[in-house]
Amino acid sequence: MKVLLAGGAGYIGSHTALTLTEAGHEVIIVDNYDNSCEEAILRVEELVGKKIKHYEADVKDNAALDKIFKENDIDCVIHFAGLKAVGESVVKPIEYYRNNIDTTLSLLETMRANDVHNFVFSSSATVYGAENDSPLYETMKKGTCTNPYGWTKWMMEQILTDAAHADENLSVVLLRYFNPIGAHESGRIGEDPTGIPNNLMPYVTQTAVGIRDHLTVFGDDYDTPDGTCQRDYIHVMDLADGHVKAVEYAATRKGVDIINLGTGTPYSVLDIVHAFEKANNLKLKYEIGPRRAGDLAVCYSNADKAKEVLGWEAKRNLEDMCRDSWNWQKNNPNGYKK
Ligand SMILES: NC(=O)c1ccc[n+]([C@@H]2O[C@H](COP(=O)([O-])OP(=O)(O)OC[C@H]3O[C@@H](n4cnc5c(N)ncnc54)[C@H](O)[C@@H]3O)[C@@H](O)[C@H]2O)c1
Ligand SMILES: O=c1ccn([C@@H]2O[C@H](COP(=O)(O)OP(=O)(O)O[C@H]3O[C@H](CO)[C@H](O)[C@H](O)[C@H]3O)[C@@H](O)[C@H]2O)c(=O)[nH]1
Repeated sequence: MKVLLAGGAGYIGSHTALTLTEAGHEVIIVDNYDNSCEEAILRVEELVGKKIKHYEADVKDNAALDKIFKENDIDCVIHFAGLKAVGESVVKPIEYYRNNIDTTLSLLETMRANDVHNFVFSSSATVYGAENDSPLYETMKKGTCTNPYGWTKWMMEQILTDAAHADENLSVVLLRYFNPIGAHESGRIGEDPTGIPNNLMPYVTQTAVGIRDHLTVFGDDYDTPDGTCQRDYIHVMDLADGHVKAVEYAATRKGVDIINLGTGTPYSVLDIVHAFEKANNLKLKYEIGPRRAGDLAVCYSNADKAKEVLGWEAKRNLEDMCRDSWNWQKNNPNGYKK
């Protein structure tokens, strides 16, 4: 299949571009490099030994999208193109709503105009809100989000659901990601956050490489076995494999389906710290600090549906995630920057 990756130069998109290409699909990328760079795509090309067609354009730009659709006989779209920093979304809600909602609408409009019917969407566990207890099932009612970023995911799920109800040809797969970490085992592509990382693993690896002095563990007084928050960390290469299955699944059906992509196993912040130290044979400087506003104590998936429907389950363990995250960071201390 020919798959358009909107936001395909980013962290999850670049790994998915690699995996889809290796699975025999043809990948086309559109990205405005707002939070990424062309170098990521060039490295994917180097890893797969093939050129990947890519366009620098804003996914909100219908005319630019239409040109891409006309030049390529696209079968399926994966929509990764979004702003994703939770804290920033509280400060810049208008930018978040504008970018995330408009990219979705532009893709839907251009798909309709070009008779493209398969849509795979990067959603998030954040839509379960605080009301639902883990393990989280796709059948649970969506909850209340604690920040504009989360609401954009919530609303985009609704928009895509309504669009699929109105158009009997449309197939929409909403993938709810849990916490992606890790990198391709080559260490050539990985997560390259701008500025101070918000997420745990990039902060851990930047501390280990000496860019940050120490990691602050946000609270150790939660109602969990060691007092620190638990999450469902998933290797980005497993997540990428899940997209290959989702693209193939989308083509076999119509309507909306929701699928969690997680491992179903919760690990605490201290589990991550200790697994990282053990996997990489190093010591990580960390301190216990206060809780971070908006954090849930526990968030993990029930991952059964992905196995039943997609025939997919995560294969890589926490040691693999810690080793590959560090392999990327130590080989690229400044990310993609020279
Ligand atoms: N990483 C996570 O923890 C996580 C968890 C749940 C969901 N998601 C979602 O998955 C998707 C991919 O996440 P990621 O971690 O790879 O993020 P990322 O920032 O690395 O990738 C997103 C890509 O989209 C591009 N982009 C943003 N707006 C654009 C626009 N208007 N036009 C063209 N390109 C645009 C960025 O330049 C970037 O390359 C996002 O939608 C994110 O919200 C991520
Ligand atoms: O410097 C840090 C960074 C994080 N943490 C802790 O590590 C855990 C994971 O935090 P992340 O920020 O990496 O991930 P979150 O689970 O908070 O959020 C992520 O997963 C969510 C879905 O569950 C959303 O998709 C969100 O966009 C995405 O960033 C949390 O307990 C957090 O408090 C620290 O202790 N110190």
